[in-house]
Amino acid sequence: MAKTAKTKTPTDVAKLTTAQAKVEHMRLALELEGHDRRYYQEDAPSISDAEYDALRQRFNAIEKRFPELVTAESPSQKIGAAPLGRFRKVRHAVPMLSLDNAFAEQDVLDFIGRIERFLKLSDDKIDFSAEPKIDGLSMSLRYEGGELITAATRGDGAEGEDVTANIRTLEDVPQKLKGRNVPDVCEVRGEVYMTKKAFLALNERQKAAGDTIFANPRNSAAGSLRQKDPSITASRPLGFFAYSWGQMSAMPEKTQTGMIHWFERCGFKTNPLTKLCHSVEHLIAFHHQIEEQRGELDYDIDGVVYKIDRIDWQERLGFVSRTPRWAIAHKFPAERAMTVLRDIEIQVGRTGSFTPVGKLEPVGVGGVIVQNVTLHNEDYIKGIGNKGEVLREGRDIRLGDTVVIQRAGDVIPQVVDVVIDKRPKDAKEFHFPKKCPCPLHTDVVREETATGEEGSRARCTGEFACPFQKIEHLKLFVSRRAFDIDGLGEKQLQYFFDREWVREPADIFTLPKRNAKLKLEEIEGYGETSVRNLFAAIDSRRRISLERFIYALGMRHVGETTALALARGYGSWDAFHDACLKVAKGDEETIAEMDALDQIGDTVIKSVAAYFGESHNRGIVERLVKELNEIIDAEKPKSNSAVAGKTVVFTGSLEKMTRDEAKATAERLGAKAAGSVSKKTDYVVAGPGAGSKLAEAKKHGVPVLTEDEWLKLIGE
Ligand SMILES: NC(=O)c1ccc[n+]([C@@H]2O[C@H](COP(=O)([O-])OP(=O)(O)OC[C@H]3O[C@@H](n4cnc5c(N)ncnc54)[C@H](O)[C@@H]3O)[C@@H](O)[C@H]2O)c1
Ligand SMILES: [Zn+2]
Repeated sequence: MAKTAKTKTPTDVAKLTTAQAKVEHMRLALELEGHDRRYYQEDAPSISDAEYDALRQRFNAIEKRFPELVTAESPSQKIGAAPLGRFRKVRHAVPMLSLDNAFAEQDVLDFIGRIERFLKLSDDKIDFSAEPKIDGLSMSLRYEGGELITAATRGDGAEGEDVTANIRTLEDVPQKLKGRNVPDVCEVRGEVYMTKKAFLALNERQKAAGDTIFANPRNSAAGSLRQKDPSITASRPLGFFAYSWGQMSAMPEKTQTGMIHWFERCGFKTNPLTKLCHSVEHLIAFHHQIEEQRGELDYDIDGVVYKIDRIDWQERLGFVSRTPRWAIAHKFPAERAMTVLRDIEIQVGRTGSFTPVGKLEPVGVGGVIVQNVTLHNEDYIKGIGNKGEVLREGRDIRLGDTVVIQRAGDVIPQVVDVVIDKRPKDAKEFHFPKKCPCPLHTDVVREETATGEEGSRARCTGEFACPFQKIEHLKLFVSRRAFDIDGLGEKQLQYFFDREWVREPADIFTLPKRNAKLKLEEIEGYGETSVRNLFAAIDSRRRISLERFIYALGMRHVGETTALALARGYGSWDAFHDACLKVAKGDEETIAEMDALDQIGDTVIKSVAAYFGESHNRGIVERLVKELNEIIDAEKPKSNSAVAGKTVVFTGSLEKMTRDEAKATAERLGAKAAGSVSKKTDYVVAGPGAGSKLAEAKKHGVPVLTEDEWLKLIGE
């Protein structure tokens, strides 16, 4: 077979041009956004954590070199995902953050170096609290007058879900804090987890009852906690370790480890392996020791966390967008096992892209039974273009091969090596299908990458004619982040689709009209009330925000972030629709306008053009719009600080704060702190010793402020 693949190793970030960086940044943002949604909201990730971490590392490296690409919508600025509608929302008094990751020892050294510079320390000794990183879900417990009043999940860090009733069923969570002189308001934070044993037992029961099988203890803990019925949570053995805090009306202790002991005195369990460390060597030794113990522990951990012990230093260090500066997670390498690959199946996604899934002889990896692996794409199976980043270099994968699989606390593990010695004589090469498995047997082409090159993924060209793509598109259409139609889940949708009652989005809105004939209430498991509720839910969505609407159209490369950027860029549906039609006709001026929008580039424009260039799609959109009452105009982002939305560059030495602190403050107020001056810069804040940036500012006519003038401007 001709080997046309040209998958290259990615260019070194240090060598990217600004234009290349922009394109790749956008592509990675879209990709990460999708993974975050699948991981945090749907509990169904499609790649391994290790792969995800690699994508994120590259993304961060690009933003570090090209700070002008950072926007408020960037995945680097976000935590988890917004809560779903199922529970009441709780706004966290103090945001719940994520953690920065270290993979190599050098990352740990860099972390400590940054802290020393930030705090301007010379010989002061830094103590650390070293703690296992429990693979569960974080929880914030609010006590007032010593009584538990609310329990909330992390959500997107700012708002979580109210799971108080469920949390009350956990033995490890005291209803009332022990001890005298408990501060009036205490938010105790920590990790809810399920033991490996409980997880395996639960899955046995689920299997026997024909219920959902959980992929790992983390998922099963999350699933068990987010139950509508607290008695189900009560029947699931969940544990809780306290390790952190949110709002506190008074601080009972001065150090992290002191707080941990205080939590114990209040009646909490804390992790017994937590240790006070005095040096880097100490931290690394702790990492090795815990990694060795990992397999014997009764719960899953995916690394260790190092935290500055002194709380006054933690406060000075503060945080950078989504992670504290005073803590880091030092991750463990992934877990591996060997098994036989029996078969390969092709899954067709919403955009028609094919994902080959390897069917394995079931094998246990780190307490989880694995039967499926992602094989990514055609080239991966053929061992082409892979420089050994994931799959060992020079290996192709055949049916019957013994493979080494790896999982990193995730759902879909991957093949990292093939044991050639064990390859049977009759091992068969896998021939990637040339036709889609759909009844239309449409042709398959190789998908284009964001840079317009031929990619390694195959795609069915049937678009909406391909039933796989149609149903996947409809699923996206009704999903939480799109039209979010209550009572119309994937199961119901499939049912309607199979009967041809719903073949395109507009059909959903005509269901009520057609029901005299369809008689949905006669379907088993439906009944009059649920049909009435469904129709009410459908009617309530005849008014929809522009960004949701754009996202729901399901254009390729237009995820939520891009949809929002488009919505904000055009303001109204009419303006956007008009632009799309012109873009599809190749109108240069409109294309240039779209290109000038924040976060929008070539890939999106091509995709918009392809979508609206297709009369079939225009018809779908037209029929859908007819069924709606209003597409709500998008709002421009607003904030009340004078510097919100402004770009500022700090240069020279500042006297009242370090430059990092200054940048952090600016970002907190909604400004963008950039590294270099351009005509887009709004202010340059210059201290003594400012050099070329001052000259640049003069050249572009950018106002130059002193440190004091800046402080006055931001009202400090
Ligand atoms: N596979 C995918 O598609 C996918 C998608 C998104 C995220 N992920 C994975 O999720 C992780 C990122 O998620 P994240 O943003 O929640 O960050 P994180 O899980 O890496 O770290 C933050 C969390 O660690 C937990 N934690 C456990 N023990 C702790 C301790 N002793 N002290 C402090 N915190 C402790 C807390 O719950 C905290 O919220 C990564 O491992 C990533 O690979 C995977
Ligand atoms: Zn098809």
